[in-house]
Amino acid sequence: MMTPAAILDTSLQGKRIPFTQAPIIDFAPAESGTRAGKLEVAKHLRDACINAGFMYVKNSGVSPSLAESTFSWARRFLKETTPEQKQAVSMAVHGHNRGYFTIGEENLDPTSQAAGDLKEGYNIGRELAPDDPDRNTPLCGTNAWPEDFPGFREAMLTYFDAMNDLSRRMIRIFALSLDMPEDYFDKMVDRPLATMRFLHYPPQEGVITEEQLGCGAHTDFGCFTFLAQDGVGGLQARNVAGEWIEIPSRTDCFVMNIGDMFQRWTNDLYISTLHRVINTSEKDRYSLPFFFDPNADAYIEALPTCVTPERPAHYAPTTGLKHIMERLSAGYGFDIVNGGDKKEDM
Ligand SMILES: O=C(O)CCC(=O)C(=O)O
Ligand SMILES: [Fe+2]
Repeated sequence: MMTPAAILDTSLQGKRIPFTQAPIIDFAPAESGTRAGKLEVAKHLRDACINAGFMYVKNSGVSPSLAESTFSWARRFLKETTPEQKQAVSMAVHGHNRGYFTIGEENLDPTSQAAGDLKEGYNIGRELAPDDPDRNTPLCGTNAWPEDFPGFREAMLTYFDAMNDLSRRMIRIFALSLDMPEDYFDKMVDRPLATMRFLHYPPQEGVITEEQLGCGAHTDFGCFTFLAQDGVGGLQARNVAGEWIEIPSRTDCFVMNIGDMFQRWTNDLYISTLHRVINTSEKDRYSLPFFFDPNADAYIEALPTCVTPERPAHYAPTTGLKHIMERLSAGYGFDIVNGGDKKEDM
């Protein structure tokens, strides 16, 4: 049996330290395979998750050249496919939170933005075998693949698989960082509701206000997100003092941030940080987010090491699917699961 870590009641906790630049986590000691190496990374990770919720990960084991080639395929899809090919894989038609979406179709900050985000993109989920029982799970189902565009599917799935494997290695370090057994999450993330996407932000012109940003201010919904940026910049994250901090692109690192589900799972110990994108570069910007969310039926209840009598659970238990569905359906004008018009009972 493990001894639960001592966790201070919120009233006794030292202040969270506002970051002025995102901390860097070196993942190499965790990949070395030694317990000491993993614990060292877990300690840095814990600090970064408590104070910032936003960080860089270096030496992740995923080659930067993989992100490079995925960016080229994203550019090629947007330039080389016809409007008909794009329409055939449109998320609004296909459903399952997968496929192509146009500029303005996603709105990550509906309270400030009437017009939706100034970005377009393409979502891809786990590719399931025809007889996989998860086919009947909402948000799973099939990926939308363009006709007559050979190589695209393979390129996207190569990136998806690399990021999924990295996330499953990373969540073991998260477990250690929370004084849980290293394999604690393993069975809850073996059929993950993970989603990768590529995004394209055209350069933004004129006077920019919160009424339309490249990506409106939001927190991510799931456990954690890995993000590759293409060198253009424009991402900002808000620290605990309420200041917006630039998160410049670094080609040697992924950005990683905590999402709402992990904040909930850790009973508000790890913070899901508000972020947004404003592309004032006069260049096109591309990014590759990978959202790592657990299995649809994963039971999300405050971890025992994050609850004490003085700090009881702040949230009711939920499941991976329920949590994601509640958050996703707010951001689109169409039925996110089935495609087509939004039904009143969604
Ligand atoms: O493009 C980026 O840098 C961030 C995108 C983002 O925050 C998201 O898709 O949730
Ligand atoms: Fe985000």
